[in-house]
Amino acid sequence: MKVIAEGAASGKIILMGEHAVVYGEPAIAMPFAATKITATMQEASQDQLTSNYYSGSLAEAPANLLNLQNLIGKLRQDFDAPPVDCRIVSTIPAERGMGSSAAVAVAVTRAFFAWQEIPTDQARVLNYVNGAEQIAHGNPSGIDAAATSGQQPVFFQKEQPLEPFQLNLTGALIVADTGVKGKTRDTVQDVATLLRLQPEKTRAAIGELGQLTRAARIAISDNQPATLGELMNQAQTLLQQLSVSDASLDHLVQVARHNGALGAKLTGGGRGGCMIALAKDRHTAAIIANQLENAGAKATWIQELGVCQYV
Ligand SMILES: C[C@@](O)(CCO)CC(=O)[O-]
Repeated sequence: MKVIAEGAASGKIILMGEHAVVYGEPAIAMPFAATKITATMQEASQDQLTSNYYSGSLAEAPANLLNLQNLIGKLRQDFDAPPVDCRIVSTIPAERGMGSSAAVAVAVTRAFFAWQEIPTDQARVLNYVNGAEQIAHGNPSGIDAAATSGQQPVFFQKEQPLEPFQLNLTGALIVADTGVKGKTRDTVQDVATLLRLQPEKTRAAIGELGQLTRAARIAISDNQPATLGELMNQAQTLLQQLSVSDASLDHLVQVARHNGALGAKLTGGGRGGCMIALAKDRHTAAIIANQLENAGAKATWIQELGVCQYV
């Protein structure tokens, strides 16, 4: 066992397919290197957690940290490890659809395995992270865990082998934070309710989102950014129908489109959180990001496609 060890993870962006992915449709996601979380782990007399939001005994942590309480408890139990002092530093905004709950679980699991000197791979990490995600989100598809524990973009379908692929597309993504907290657990639940109340219409929208994601995969491999942008716009209309967009997202989506984006949509759980826009190049992305900030975005990030660097 090492004295102290570190584990890290990136945030994530869902390019296409959020919500539909919960119902077996495909989605495209990628680790988002501009945001990062680091966890360190060492032995302590009792389980301790230090993070942006809470410092103290893990046993007394607030309910929104139940996922971590459970994860650390399970790791310790499975590997017969002593109590831990776990410290987390994050630049991933929480509750913004950027996968912060999955990324923290990935970083903590990696730190634990490094501390215990246990060889590991993505499948082993995912085994623990998916459990923590179930506590955080209720009925997750597993896409956040897959994207934040991987090294490259992934074409994800529930209960199917992960399909990593290259995003060799000319262009740049802008991510903009509405500043409004998005509760993925609530939006996922609300789509389930909509499916119960309006089954035909909702099932059709979910199926169409799946078709758009399949078309997006082709647009990416054919390096057709304008087509991808149009598919993103169509996805946003369907996500609005599913009631997971809101005024803050719709506003930023419009601003991005009016300032030259090829397409724009919400990303992640929605109803607050972040939007993404596709620009033809980094220069245009910088102009759009500037306009988004003028229009009220709390933060913006730019990620060039095809040259992604991951944790
Ligand atoms: C909204 C959702 O599709 C993505 C959340 O990042 C939920 C999930 O897939 O678990």
